[in-house]
Amino acid sequence: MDEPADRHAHHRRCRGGPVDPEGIGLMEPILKARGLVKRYGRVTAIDNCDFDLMPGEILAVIGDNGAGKSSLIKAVSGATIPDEGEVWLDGRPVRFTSPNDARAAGIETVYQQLAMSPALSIADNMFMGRELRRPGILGKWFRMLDRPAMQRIAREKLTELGLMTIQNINQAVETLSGGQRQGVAVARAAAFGSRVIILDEPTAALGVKESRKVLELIQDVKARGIPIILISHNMPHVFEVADRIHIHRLGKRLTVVNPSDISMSDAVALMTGAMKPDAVHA
Ligand SMILES: Nc1ncnc2c1ncn2[C@@H]1O[C@H](COP(=O)(O)OP(=O)(O)OP(=O)(O)O)[C@@H](O)[C@H]1O
Repeated sequence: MDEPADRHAHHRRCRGGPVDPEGIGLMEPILKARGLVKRYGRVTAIDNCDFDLMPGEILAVIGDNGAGKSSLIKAVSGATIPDEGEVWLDGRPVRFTSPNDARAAGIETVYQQLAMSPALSIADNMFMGRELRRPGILGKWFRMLDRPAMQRIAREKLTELGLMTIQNINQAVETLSGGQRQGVAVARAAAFGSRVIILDEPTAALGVKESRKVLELIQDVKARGIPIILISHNMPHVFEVADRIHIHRLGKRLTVVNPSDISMSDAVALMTGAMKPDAVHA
């Protein structure tokens, strides 16, 4: 007899069409939201939206401009407080009131506009806001930084993710290429985001080669067991790396599809409203 999880995976492979939006089998979502609402004056940016991120998966979130993808991601990462709805992390209800709350819970977000200090080194950027202090009285009373430890850990993290084309951990971030900067940002998120990593358009500003590196990096992070939410307008990138695709439309989750069951043009048609979810495999 198959294990229930296997049976479900088999069912999913054979069934085709939109996948179970609430995830696969009996697994509990790592991050789950129900009934989220966020209004900005007369605009309803998130309109009774549900969301599920399953353990170990790369979940792409796609949608037209203004569909509310960023607003959704902000609501589950503490960057905005939803007006209504609930969020669970590992099955426990959470109410983040700031990005720091979410970070403390293991959710790291890499925004399109990278929040880095260009003049500071790679190591300093990786530890920005969470600097390590020297042990004992020097750290506690004199707030002295433990630079050797930060440099060592930064080097380890970059090596783990295959980013050691970056030669010098003390190099200023402004001297790196766009792809390398994005790499450092993802490495920073992977170093501290123990539960969930959210990437907002990580390849938008990059060339072909640099995008490739970042896509590989995303897969490396996944291989380490950390689930990823990937917001992207780049359909080939989404279809290359995503396990499931959350299609967002008019402030809510329209459907969730399996990239192997749907064409890119149908995904775009769903996203823009040119096609209804039931038409995909009708
Ligand atoms: N801080 C804000 N104040 C007012 N309106 C906002 C704010 N943030 C988002 N909105 C509005 O909410 C809606 C959803 O925006 P959001 O940025 O979440 O969409 P998106 O899907 O991420 O778009 P894009 O793909 O263009 O980045 C838009 O109509 C936007 O103008």
